[in-house]
Amino acid sequence: MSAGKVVQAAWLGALGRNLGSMQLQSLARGNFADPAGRNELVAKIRWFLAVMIGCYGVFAAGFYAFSEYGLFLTREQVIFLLVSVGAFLGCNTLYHFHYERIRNIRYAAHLQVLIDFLLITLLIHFSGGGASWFWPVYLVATLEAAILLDRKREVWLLGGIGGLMFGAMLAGQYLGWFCEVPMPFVDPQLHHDGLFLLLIWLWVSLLNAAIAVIGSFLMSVIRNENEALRRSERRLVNFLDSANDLIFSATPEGRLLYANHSWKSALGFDPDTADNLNLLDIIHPTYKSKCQAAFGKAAAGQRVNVLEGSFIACDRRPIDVEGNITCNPEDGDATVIWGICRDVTERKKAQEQLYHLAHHDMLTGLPNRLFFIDRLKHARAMARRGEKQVAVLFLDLDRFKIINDTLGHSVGDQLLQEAASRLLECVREVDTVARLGGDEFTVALCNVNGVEDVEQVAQKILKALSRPMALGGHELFITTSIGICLYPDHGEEPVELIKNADIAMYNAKTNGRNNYQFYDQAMDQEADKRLMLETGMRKALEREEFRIYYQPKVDMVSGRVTAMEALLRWEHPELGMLPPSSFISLAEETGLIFPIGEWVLRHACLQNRAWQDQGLAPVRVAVNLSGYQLQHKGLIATVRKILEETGLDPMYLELEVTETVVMQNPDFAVAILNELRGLGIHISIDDFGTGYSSLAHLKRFSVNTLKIDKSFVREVDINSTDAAIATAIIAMGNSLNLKVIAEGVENEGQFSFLRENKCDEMQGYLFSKPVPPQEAAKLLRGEGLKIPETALAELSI
Ligand SMILES: Nc1nc2c(ncn2[C@@H]2O[C@H](COP(=O)(O)O[C@H]3[C@@H](O)[C@H](n4cnc5c(=O)[nH]c(N)nc54)O[C@@H]3COP(=O)(O)O)[C@@H](O)[C@H]2O)c(=O)[nH]1
Repeated sequence: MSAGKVVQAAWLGALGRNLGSMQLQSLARGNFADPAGRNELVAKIRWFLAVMIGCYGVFAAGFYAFSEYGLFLTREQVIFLLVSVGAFLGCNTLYHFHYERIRNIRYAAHLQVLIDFLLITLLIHFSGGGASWFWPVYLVATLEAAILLDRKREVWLLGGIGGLMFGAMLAGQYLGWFCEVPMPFVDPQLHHDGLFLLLIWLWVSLLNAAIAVIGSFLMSVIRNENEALRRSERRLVNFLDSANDLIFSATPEGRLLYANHSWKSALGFDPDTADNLNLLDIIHPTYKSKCQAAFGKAAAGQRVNVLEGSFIACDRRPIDVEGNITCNPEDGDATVIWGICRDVTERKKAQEQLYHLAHHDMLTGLPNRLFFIDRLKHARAMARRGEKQVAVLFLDLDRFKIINDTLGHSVGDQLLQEAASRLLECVREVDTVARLGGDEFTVALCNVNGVEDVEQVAQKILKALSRPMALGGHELFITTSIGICLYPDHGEEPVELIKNADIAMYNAKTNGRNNYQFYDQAMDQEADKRLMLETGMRKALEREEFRIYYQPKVDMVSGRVTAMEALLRWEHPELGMLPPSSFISLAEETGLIFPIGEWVLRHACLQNRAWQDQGLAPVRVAVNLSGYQLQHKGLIATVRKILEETGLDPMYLELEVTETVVMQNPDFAVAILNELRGLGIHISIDDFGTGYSSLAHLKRFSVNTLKIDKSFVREVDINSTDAAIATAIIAMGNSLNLKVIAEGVENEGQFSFLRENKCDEMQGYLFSKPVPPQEAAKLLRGEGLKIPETALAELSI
């Protein structure tokens, strides 16, 4: 190949490459609606033109090289051509690398068109001047001006400059300013034919002017339409951005294409800045496969309604959503799916809270009855499968009502919370602790192997709850009564199991509280009986069914009766004479203890007054006070009123309060007992030894007597532990200057032991059983009081 052909081929190839690179760079810069888009279009046109010219150049150079004409470029022409091509390449390279800066230069587009005109003029010059076939390329450059420039006048001006450049080139050729390009197919005479050159110039200039006018007009129409379209798009985007719903579009594979403002602000991602953001990467793993399937379904043209899912936000927060996925086939782009969803995180939270509230106790956070039943069903199913048992424990805090009423609900609430957390400490994770309401708790123990397992937990609970609690500035002691029943032995259905455990719990209450009892069918009758008692007790006062029996307390030095303990009985029309153990706790539960207690106090005082009026030796009458009565606000006023009404001297009234009740809230008890002592009333601490009294506490109580509980007296003469306890209490009483009385003395062995150990007083069947008032009067007269023969001689009766 000759040197001329090589240069020709290189020129055409370089032109194509550069226009191609411009076209690629423009392609990456948006659409026709903005300047970058227009540049893109222009680049496309140039590319197309360059290819056309390149192809033509290659063919022409090839054909001519092998024709009779041979090479047609001189050395100077080649140099001139190379310099022009170099300038063109330089311009395009500059444009390629500095597009962003160039586009901000005010007249960059004008310059671009002018350079193009210049290059076209050169192309025409080197391809035959006035006879060249390339003059239509001017029209393309004018069209380029119409595309790139917004103002019509500027387009016209540039079109005119194009025409002038063509004219200048023709004039230069005519006048011989440039070296001639001897094109083989062009008659050299034409370059000097003024008329021909004038006509061709007129033709090209007018056509160029027409293209400038029509092109600028058409482009302004297109631009306006484009602007309108863009405005409408902006409105749509604004509308989508103003929506509270999360709107997005993505490919069926999940690549995010668009997201509205709500989506971006909820999730913290921006698809415009985060490249290749894939929805499937930010969908919660739980919902991933479901959403993937939904995308596929939507891409297949099916609408996916009410799809639930959860995104993971930029800051790893889960965002729960609910919405529709759709793919609009009408837009001809079936590969884009659209999602419109609502952020339901708050709603879900509220629902969860609602569920929690419906299934949990607000105060302790423990499951409530509804949830407990559910858990019990679950435990039952597990037990069935593993051939195990389920234990239901029903707990009722002993005398909780007293604390709640006396120290206020805030302390009561704290106590329940503390009890709840202690209960949780006693069971395993699979077990359930629930609060049914008030001071009632239930526990479901799963996979129980036998009674021993349950007993262990019950003991653990009794121990945990009996630990002192420091609440609201008070040191409180609480105990609990537990009823237990087992699945499947004691029932099938959860409700039945709870009911039976409740029945067993009542049994534990009547068995002295602070213990546990297993359900037994016989307890059902007791439950029925309790219901009967409860209904009957409300009318018993009106019907005067209550009786008071009296039991003497005997002084060990004088052998005389020092006091008569008033012990309540209920003469039930159907059940006969009932002991207090069968109805006192029920009276406490129902609140009937207050009118009944007041009735006992009044009648005991009246009776004592009557005995004194009969001329009998004055003794104290000892009345038992329930914990509820002790902590009742009106107690002092009631006692005062009754003493006034009956005319009994306070020194002949003794009030017995059990140690457990006193120790439950020692601070409160100290205040009340001191006030009662202040009235001149004798105070005894009943059942002493069972309630964890300490010397420190005892010193603060202004009491007169400690009454050793009969459980220590029963075997005091044969059991070394009981003997040690009894003697310790006697020693403690002596050191505190308190009288000590032993109750439940039934035989001479007990009597002798207690007398030898200097117990001040005694009470028990050995001397007399509790008797009706008439018989008690006889005892006061010294008739029927049984004093052991061995002691008679020593006693100063
Ligand atoms: N709040 C009120 N509580 C009351 C009232 N009346 C009684 N009670 C409480 O009931 C408890 C049981 O009383 P009761 O069934 O009458 O039993 C008393 C005696 O019968 C019994 N006792 C007496 N001596 C012996 C004996 O030698 N052996 C034996 N096994 N039992 C005996 O002890 C009970 C008296 O105990 P205490 O009160 O501790 O002295 C009774 O404990 C009261 O708490 C009431 O009006 N209100």
